[in-house]
Amino acid sequence: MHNLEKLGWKKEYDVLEDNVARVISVQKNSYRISDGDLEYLAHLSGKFLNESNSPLDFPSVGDWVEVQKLPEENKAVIKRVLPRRSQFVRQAAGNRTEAQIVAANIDIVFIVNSLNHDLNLRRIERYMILAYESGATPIILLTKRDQSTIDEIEDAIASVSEVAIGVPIIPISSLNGEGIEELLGYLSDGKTAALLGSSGVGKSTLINSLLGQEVQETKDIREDDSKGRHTTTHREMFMMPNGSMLIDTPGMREIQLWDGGTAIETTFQDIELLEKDCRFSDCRHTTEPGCRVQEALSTGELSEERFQSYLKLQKELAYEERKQNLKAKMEEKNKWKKISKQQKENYKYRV
Ligand SMILES: Nc1nc2c(ncn2[C@@H]2O[C@H](COP(=O)(O)OP(=O)(O)OP(=O)(O)O)[C@@H](O)[C@H]2O)c(=O)[nH]1
Ligand SMILES: [Zn+2]
Repeated sequence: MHNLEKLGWKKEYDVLEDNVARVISVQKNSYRISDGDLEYLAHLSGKFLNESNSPLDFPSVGDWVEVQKLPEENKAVIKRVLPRRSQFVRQAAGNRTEAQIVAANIDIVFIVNSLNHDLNLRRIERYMILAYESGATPIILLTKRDQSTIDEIEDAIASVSEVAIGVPIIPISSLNGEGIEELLGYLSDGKTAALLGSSGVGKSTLINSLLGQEVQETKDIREDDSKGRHTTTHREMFMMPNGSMLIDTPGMREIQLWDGGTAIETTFQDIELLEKDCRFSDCRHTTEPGCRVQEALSTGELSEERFQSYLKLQKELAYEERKQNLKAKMEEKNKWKKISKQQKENYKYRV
């Protein structure tokens, strides 16, 4: 097996394999990359910096990059980011309309919930939209099954399956290993998986058990950067004994909805189906006659909570979209302002 394949390389790009590496962590002005054999400290090439004008152009964890390895030991220059199969986008801190890539090329998103806390179905819906939005496949994990009875586990699976339509649901225990075999079944041949879930549901414990060793302690290393300041750097991508990659980046836990039009349709496919049967194609599902959604709500076929959650997420996305449009408009306006100012200047010199 070529070393790159260990990192999930699928040979889908027209780049010499010797010049390919995967980003395993992003630091302030540098990147840690790996070619499956060695790790390198990498910087962006001048050409790259000149030609990139959006934060989305820059490498993130999980990206495949074309590099030039330097004769200097374990150093490299990143020349370009290879096309992404999937990407997790979030709004940059402080600038809510600026997008930023949190992780790329993720095949599977594990949505992690604990069986011994109240299952938050609304949060599962939100995470499902995020997963679909990114282009990855969601899988639901119900952790700490060693602390639950069979009845509790079955009840939980039943209620989760109503909101996670067609999504695998796996009850697991990181303590006694139950369900881990089934989980690994989804992670064959160099797949890359990421974890989404609230604090305390057992993500770190699961990672440790999947990696078969304690990695948490080695996660946070303080390093001096060139300016003598301390920056906390940490590993964000781990290779499992079976060759799959696991991404656990803090950024994953803060992502908001961004652009989930079709993701919402997939997540709420039951409601989308009902809507098709409303008498009016522009039905708003309030007081219209022949509203299939209202009918399903009255018979209990569709729960009021799920419908409200659907409306709320739709509203949130519409708000994001308006904001992004407004930003685009402002930028356009500023561009024209500049151009017309320039024209006035030109005119001044002509007379
Ligand atoms: N009984 C049982 N306890 C578990 C299991 N997995 C995790 N725990 C416990 O749950 C607590 C929280 O687990 P963590 O792995 O730290 O949770 P986390 O999701 O990583 O939390 P953050 O790091 O805050 O995001 C710890 O006390 C774990 O020992 C499990 O499968 N069974
Ligand atoms: Zn309707």
